[in-house]
Amino acid sequence: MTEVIQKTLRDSAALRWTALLLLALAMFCAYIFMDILSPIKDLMAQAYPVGRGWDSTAFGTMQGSETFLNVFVFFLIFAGIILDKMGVRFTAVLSGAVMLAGALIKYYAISTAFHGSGIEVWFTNHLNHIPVFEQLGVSPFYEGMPASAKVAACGFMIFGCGAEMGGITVSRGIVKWFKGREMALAMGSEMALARLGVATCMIFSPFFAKLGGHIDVSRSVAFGVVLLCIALIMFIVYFFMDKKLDAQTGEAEEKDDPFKVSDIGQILKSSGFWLVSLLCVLYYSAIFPFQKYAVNMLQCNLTFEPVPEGSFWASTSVTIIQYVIMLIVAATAFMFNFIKNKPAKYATMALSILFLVGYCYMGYMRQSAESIFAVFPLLAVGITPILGNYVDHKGKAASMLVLGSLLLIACHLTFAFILPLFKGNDLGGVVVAYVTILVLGSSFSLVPASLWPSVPKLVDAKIIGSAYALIFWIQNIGLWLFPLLIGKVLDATNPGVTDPTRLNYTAPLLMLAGLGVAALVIGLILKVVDKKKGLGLEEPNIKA
Ligand SMILES: NCCCC[C@H](N)C(=O)NCC(=O)O
Repeated sequence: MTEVIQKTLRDSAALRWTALLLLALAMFCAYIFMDILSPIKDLMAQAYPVGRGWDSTAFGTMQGSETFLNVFVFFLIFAGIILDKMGVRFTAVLSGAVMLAGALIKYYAISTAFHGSGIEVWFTNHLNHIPVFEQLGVSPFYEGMPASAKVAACGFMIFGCGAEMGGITVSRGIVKWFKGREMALAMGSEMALARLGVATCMIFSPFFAKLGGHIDVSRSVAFGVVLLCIALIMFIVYFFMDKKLDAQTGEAEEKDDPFKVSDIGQILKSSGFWLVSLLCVLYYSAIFPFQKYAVNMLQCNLTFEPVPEGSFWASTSVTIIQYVIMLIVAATAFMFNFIKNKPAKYATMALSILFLVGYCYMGYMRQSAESIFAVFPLLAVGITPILGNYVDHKGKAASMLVLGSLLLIACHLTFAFILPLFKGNDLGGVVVAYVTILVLGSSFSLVPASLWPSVPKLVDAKIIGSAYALIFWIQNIGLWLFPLLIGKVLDATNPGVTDPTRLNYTAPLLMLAGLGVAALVIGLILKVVDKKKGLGLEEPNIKA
């Protein structure tokens, strides 16, 4: 008798990688929107009609608002419950719709239609104090915050709910399609595309704001909104693939690891969990909030010669060429991970480095802070999967967390004290900036590659979903607080500075280096606890 083996969509490599591509492209678009205003802080500071008159405090409060509802209304926890109850495909489409709704509000706030409207007048006079939050000692707005920043913050809060919900949903979707197959590779690829999203944002947000020689900051946000429409379409297409898969397998959606409040007590008893969560919030608070100010920090610490209008380096086509080169760097660095043949592997690496040098040269010639900072996530695209593989086979996760924190401290101190010494030295400053950004990029590969795979070693497998939700919640506190603090510290340490490209960034950078020192201390304690309690953090994930 011949046995008929029923093949499902996920048994086909092409189809399961298509499912991944849909999810990863949606997150690529989400990561672009997360930082859409970050590279144009200087423009946002200028008065209307060029900018919207946002000082550093307004900018930081708006940037931090992304995680406000996740933290203070516990939306992240609700998102976990929605995911458990409604499944991956429903939550994916919901997260896409929520992100788009929030993005449209943010677009309206920045658009010219908002300026002078009744809504602007209302927001100028209201919402300075929200009693329920003030009782908690926090507030999403403050007296005197520009109305456009308040409304943009409302939209960004809604977007942030969708983005974090999308993040956890995509991870669960990858598990659904790749369990027992190339799961780590799939997760690494999704993360790599997200990092490329940040680099894309750094290049194209200022490009659209300045397109045609006429500055319009709302064009950058419009670009992000269009991408979020594409993200929603990706999630909808995924919805139908996922539905077909369930019809084939006859399964209801997998609902393992549902979040339960009763899990919290068990998780919080683990000292290892606390140390990893603390390290996570400290480390990520020195990275993602920094990302929101980094372009402006470079504008303030480097001397950029204006590139003459009409020259090749000022043209639109050079932006496109530079972006294509970036894509080649990312693709070759990523491919390096999968090539087994040694000569081909090293040839790919050499090609990647060659194109990276070409990219850096163009960034220098264009005298553009945004294209200099865009190399930051590029290293992570290539290195994170290599390091993930190292942790899988050799271990040393705790040591990598310590090394990542050390590099973080060194980089923020270099930005604070060494980079300003090169002010006026055009080439020297750019070289120091590139090297420091690349080292920071490798730190940003070390920590995620070792931190996230360590969590399953600290808590029971059946409460792992709740543990990740809790870590994200703790991390979001830092991602809310630090953009805001950087803005406040900048305003406090730069009284009377009206030119947004002449701010002194020493104090905020010292604060970020301080976060690195705290992360380093926690990392060292983690190493001791790991040894004492045998948590296995230095052990490989895959035992031969
Ligand atoms: N602007 C928010 C960034 C997303 C944070 C997210 N919770 C996260 O940790 N993602 C993992 C990563 O390494 O990007």
